[in-house]
Amino acid sequence: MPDESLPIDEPRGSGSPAQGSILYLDGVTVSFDGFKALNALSLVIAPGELRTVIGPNGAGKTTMMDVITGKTRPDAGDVLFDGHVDLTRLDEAAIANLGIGRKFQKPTVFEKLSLFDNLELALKGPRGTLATLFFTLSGEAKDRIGQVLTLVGLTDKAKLPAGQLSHGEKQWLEIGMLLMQDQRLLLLDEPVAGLTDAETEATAALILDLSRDRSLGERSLVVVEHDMEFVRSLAAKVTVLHEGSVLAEGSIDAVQSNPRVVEVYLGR
Ligand SMILES: Nc1ncnc2c1ncn2[C@@H]1O[C@H](COP(=O)(O)OP(=O)(O)OP(=O)(O)O)[C@@H](O)[C@H]1O
Repeated sequence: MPDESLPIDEPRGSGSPAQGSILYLDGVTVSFDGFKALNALSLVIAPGELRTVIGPNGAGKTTMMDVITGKTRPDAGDVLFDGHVDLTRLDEAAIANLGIGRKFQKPTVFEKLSLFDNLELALKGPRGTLATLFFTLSGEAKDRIGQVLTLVGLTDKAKLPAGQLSHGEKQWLEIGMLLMQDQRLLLLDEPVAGLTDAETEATAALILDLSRDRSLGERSLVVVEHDMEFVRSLAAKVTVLHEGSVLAEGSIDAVQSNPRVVEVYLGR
């Protein structure tokens, strides 16, 4: 149980190990009926960093995302955003409002609405579909939608119903929906599962663009993925999870040649 006597976002002192991080997990444990899905997991993401997370089935990747986004409360450990905001005391809506966005594996776009309207809905969120569609968009909002369409490479399809997009394009639209909300940390769960090779390559290019682009503000990305070629193409630091904790961390070459990683994951 969290210690209720501590305020949620008390600035931690200059000696805090979380200082200067956008996401800080330390000793995070989650048990389901005695089974530890996360076991003293520690992970630090720097502002603006792109990080890939791999691990065999059951390693705890989804549970880690669930803890960060407030879907699951850890039994123990620290989960801090921006070096000081205690995420274990906030609900999912409050965490989303802080600027932490999550994209699940399966795209959930509104198939009958145009791409433009999907992005507008993402901007307005709680207003509700009908109210949003009859609401006059400010020039600023239109600019934002235009910027996001450009970033995700879907400008030409802005007026098409989202249902006409390929699976990959739907994934990009959904990433665009996250970008509408000034998210500072994006969590992407298996963004290339089920995509063609060409779509996978384009998704890698998009993620690299998102990581470098500062036009909508600095953002950090955590990408969970099984596809090793895709992970390699992102050329980011890789964290390998196994049995709920970090087994190895480093470049893709370093982790792929780590005997422990080969044993539990890559050698299978
Ligand atoms: N709600 C739950 N109740 C019981 N056990 C759970 C629950 N959620 C996850 N687990 C167990 O915790 C472990 C970690 O699961 P998790 O889904 O986080 O792994 P993962 O790395 O995302 O795996 P995958 O690559 O298959 O998605 C698994 O053994 C899973 O069965």
